[in-house]
Amino acid sequence: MQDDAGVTCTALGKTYPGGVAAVQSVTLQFAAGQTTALVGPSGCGKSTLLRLIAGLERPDSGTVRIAGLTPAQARRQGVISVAFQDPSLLPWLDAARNVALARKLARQPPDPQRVAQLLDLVGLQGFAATRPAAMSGGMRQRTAIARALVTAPQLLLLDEPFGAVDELTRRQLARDLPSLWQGATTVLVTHSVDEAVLLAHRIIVLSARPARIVADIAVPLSHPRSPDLTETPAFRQIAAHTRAALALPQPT
Ligand SMILES: Nc1ncnc2c1ncn2[C@@H]1O[C@H](COP(=O)(O)OP(=O)(O)OP(=O)(O)O)[C@@H](O)[C@H]1O
Repeated sequence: MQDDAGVTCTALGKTYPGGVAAVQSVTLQFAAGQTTALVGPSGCGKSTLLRLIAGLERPDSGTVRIAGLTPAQARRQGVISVAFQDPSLLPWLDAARNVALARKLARQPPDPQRVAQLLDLVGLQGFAATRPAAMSGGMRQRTAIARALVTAPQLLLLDEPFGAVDELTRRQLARDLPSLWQGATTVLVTHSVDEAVLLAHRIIVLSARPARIVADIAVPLSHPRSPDLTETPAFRQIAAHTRAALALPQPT
């Protein structure tokens, strides 16, 4: 496979049985190594677009290519990692084993140090031996983020990975995690405009269902980005541009 794990979606369309058109004519390229945030109104088709890229959903029309491979081929080669809203951890394995299993499935050698480092980074130090049933929703999500990163994937698909995580931890994750996924092509679905500006190189604003692209906004702020950046004029200008494209009210 090529080194460059950029993603190309061409004329992508998906209508669910029952006639719900979720994605329509989306043509979009995600540059290798960049983080792109997908934002849009609730229910507009963001998760569907991500699932099409992951190969978890079949398009009715159009194609997805990941470094020239179909999503199914890319998955078989262990190129893709996902962390979705519903973390789907194995209930009989503790946090460390859930994370470690991802390496095994990707046919990578065990790396207990990396597992421990990631659990620390997502704020789960001391919970390596805890099973999902004894975790909060936020802890389960953070385990899933560690699991997604442990294989150092070339393509990282994150669907509201911080949705159930408390505000303080969210800010800490937003500060610490990008250095870990640096180099990966990352597509992040989020409802938070500030999170999109803080984490992404580029923000794609989608329309109400069926999702179409209404704005493509570059975020030319240098990395690493500290959460304090949210107070700067440059940050506020990009956030305001994104809110305007979403037809959201501006903060007073
Ligand atoms: N498996 C499915 N079968 C039928 N309809 C579905 C299915 N999955 C999603 N939909 C519908 O497709 C539309 C888009 O859903 P999707 O989850 O992609 O939106 P979203 O933008 O991610 O939503 P949210 O922001 O609320 O998470 C919605 O109307 C949803 O009800």
